[in-house]
Amino acid sequence: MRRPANAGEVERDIKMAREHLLLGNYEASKARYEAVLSISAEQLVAALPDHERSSAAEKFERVQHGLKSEVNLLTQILDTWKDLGSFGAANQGKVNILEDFASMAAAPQKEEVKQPPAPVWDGVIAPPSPRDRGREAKPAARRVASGGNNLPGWAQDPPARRDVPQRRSPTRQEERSVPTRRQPQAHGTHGHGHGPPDRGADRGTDRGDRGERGGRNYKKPWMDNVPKKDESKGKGAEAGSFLEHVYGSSGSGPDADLIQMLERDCVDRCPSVTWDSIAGLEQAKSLLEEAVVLPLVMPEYFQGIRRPWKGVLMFGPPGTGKTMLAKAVATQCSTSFFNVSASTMASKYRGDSEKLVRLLFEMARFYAPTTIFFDEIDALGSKRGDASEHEASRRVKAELLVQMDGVGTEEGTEGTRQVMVLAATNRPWDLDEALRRRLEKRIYIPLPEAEGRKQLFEINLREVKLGTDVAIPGLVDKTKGYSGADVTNVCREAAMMGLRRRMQKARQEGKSLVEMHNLKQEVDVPVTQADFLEAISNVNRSVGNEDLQRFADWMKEFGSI
Ligand SMILES: Nc1ncnc2c1ncn2[C@@H]1O[C@H](COP(=O)(O)OP(=O)(O)OP(=O)(O)O)[C@@H](O)[C@H]1O
Repeated sequence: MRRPANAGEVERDIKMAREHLLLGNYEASKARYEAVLSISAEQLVAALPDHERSSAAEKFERVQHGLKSEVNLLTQILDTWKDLGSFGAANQGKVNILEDFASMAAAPQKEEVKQPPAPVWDGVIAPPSPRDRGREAKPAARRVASGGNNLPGWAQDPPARRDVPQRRSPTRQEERSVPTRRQPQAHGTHGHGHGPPDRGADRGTDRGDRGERGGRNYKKPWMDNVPKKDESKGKGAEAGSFLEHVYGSSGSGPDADLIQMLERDCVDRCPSVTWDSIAGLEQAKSLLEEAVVLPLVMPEYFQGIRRPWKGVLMFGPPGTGKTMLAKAVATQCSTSFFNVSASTMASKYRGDSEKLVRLLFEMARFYAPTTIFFDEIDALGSKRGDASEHEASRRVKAELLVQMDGVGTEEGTEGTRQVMVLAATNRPWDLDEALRRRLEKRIYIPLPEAEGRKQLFEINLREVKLGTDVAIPGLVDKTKGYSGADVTNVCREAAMMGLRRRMQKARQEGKSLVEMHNLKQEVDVPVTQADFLEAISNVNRSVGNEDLQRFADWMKEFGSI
């Protein structure tokens, strides 16, 4: 955490520390407190005129003294949380009330599910936080309730995954690596491919409840109870998992750790982003629908000259909704969705990234139909040949290119495309040419226009009480040039103003932290136009004109419409 350098920054950090504390962000609060406590009074007053120094230093020391008691309180809260955490861990496996409750809540909906929600492999590298895991029951329920997607009427009822005809002929990669899982056969007959016997067919009577993908009781191995790395050691592979497919039930082999890492860390977040929750970007939405969603929904139409694109690139300034669009695509498609943070893959797993790329695509084929989303693709696929380029990243890039060649349309018996690559970047000009060629469709995701910003305000303020003086059109005008993320920040900042004002008053009244905590009801006051104007003056636009020109030029040269 950056140390405050002057009295103004000290004041702001203390304010933030207390706000975080009140909102329950204890770690963030502690970091702010510690930053203020870590500077000495001498450092802080060094820049002041001589005659002011000693009294200012004295004042600051008094403030620090007071802060220490707040930190003590905070530490007690944190310790209590830790104790609760270890209590939970110690009791895990005895009675898991939360899980029982979740399964009870999900039970009636399960009856209605004709097709299971898409497995989502999210954050290859950034596993979901406990909070994210907690939210997971929602998407499935929502999807069932809403019929599963927002597709145009004629495409409303996509075929169940098991009904989508599957490609049979193995790709070059499949031939040279692990075999692709053979698709389940109708009526339990055995298939005729080169791959291993279908796991459902093999189990005969077992097929009804586990073997057939999409069966009511089919349990996706990566959705529940994915074993933790250490726990899984020596326990063999989960039935029906990719690991079992590669190494059999023992689950042991040279790449078992990496596969387990992928299975465990990339798995269980279902994106629940609908087109409606994304403001503006109408053209991008329809291009994505045409390029990614429809080929998966109606593969028979997308053949020959209409073959789907090998890969689709979304490029544009940061914070314009590229990641949200990718998640909306996944929510719509009901395909397996692998969300890969390319930059983390390139840095965190440097030695293994090349192998990870290969395994990722092999898994994608195994769980096909699949969409792989590479966020920040430039981190994996920047221009080659640079003298500073690391040998390892050269190899990763080469592997990515080979694998992407393998995902092109295979004009097999059913001509079904099974794996779709979707990528996003803020730096399209850094992309390797060969990779750019493979990302055949290149969609510009621009800053929001006035209508988009209006929708952004509406979406962000849905649950916020607004004062009668709030005029959204005026705010839309004042946020020209702001990205979607900037507008969201403005709304967040404005929504916090009431709390800030109330806290300031409470501090002046000498209220204790506990008393302030009890003011929760009082801080939910309507947000006023003045709050918004102040928030806009606090949040600057994050994209400059120069960058915008660069995107426009690149779009002209390489973009698709
Ligand atoms: N069009 C939009 N509609 C609704 N929210 C948006 C939109 N664009 C941006 N946002 C807000 O900004 C946040 C960041 O968006 P997102 O991560 O999708 O942007 P991005 O283009 O992928 O950014 P980056 O390139 O930095 O990864 C979102 O969580 C959302 O709150």
